[in-house]
Amino acid sequence: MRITLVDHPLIQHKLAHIRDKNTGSKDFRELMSEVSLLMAYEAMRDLELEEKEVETPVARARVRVLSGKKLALVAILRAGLVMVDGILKLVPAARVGHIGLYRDPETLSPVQYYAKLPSDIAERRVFLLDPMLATGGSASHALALLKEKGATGIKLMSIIAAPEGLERIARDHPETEVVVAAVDERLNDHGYIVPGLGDAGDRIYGTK
Ligand SMILES: O=P(O)(O)OC[C@H]1O[C@H](OP(=O)(O)OP(=O)(O)O)[C@H](O)[C@@H]1O
Ligand SMILES: O=c1cc[nH]c(=O)[nH]1
Ligand SMILES: [Mg+2]
Repeated sequence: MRITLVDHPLIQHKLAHIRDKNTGSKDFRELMSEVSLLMAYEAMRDLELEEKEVETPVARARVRVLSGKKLALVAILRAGLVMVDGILKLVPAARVGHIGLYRDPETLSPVQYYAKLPSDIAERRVFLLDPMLATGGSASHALALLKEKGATGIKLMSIIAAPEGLERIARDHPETEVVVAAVDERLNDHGYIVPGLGDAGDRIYGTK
């Protein structure tokens, strides 16, 4: 499994504020959105281009524009939603799908309560968005669902990953490329990433 660590200084700086428990929901949301945009810049480095010509005010110019497969962003609810708007600033024509999952607090297994995907998901390049990759159960479930619908070449974008989550994805979906901004130390007894940032959904929406 290919792992891309996007550890640009701007991302590390923003991540420092995101991790800080004194950062409130408004700043937390904005910073998560900005980090997602910066990560997407790297995650989309291999998008295909094709040549065409345009007229500048001075002369004809050979230019390159995006070609190939159309894109889909698929957010794992709730926390993945915070990544969508920032990335849409880069690729406004991408379609957006949603998969609703929550972790059962006892078993830590994902429970699905919703799924709505673009009907042509199999023809699109898919970026699966969830800021936290902890046990990897949620992302693995979502990847299985996307593959069942015919999606291939899926990239998983997670802001913070635990080694346990990366191992789970490597085992269940070894063909997946994972793009992360940080790999933390471990999970605690409640399945939270250490040091992590706490519960992403609760910090985004102020629901603790
Ligand atoms: O890798 P895992 O062990 O599956 O954990 C990661 C999941 O946990 C969080 O969701 P949560 O269950 O808190 O739902 P929420 O986003 O609605 O709060 C997070 O947003 C991931 O989806
Ligand atoms: O640390 C964690 C683990 C799972 N989900 C979160 O939001 N945070
Ligand atoms: Mg949560």
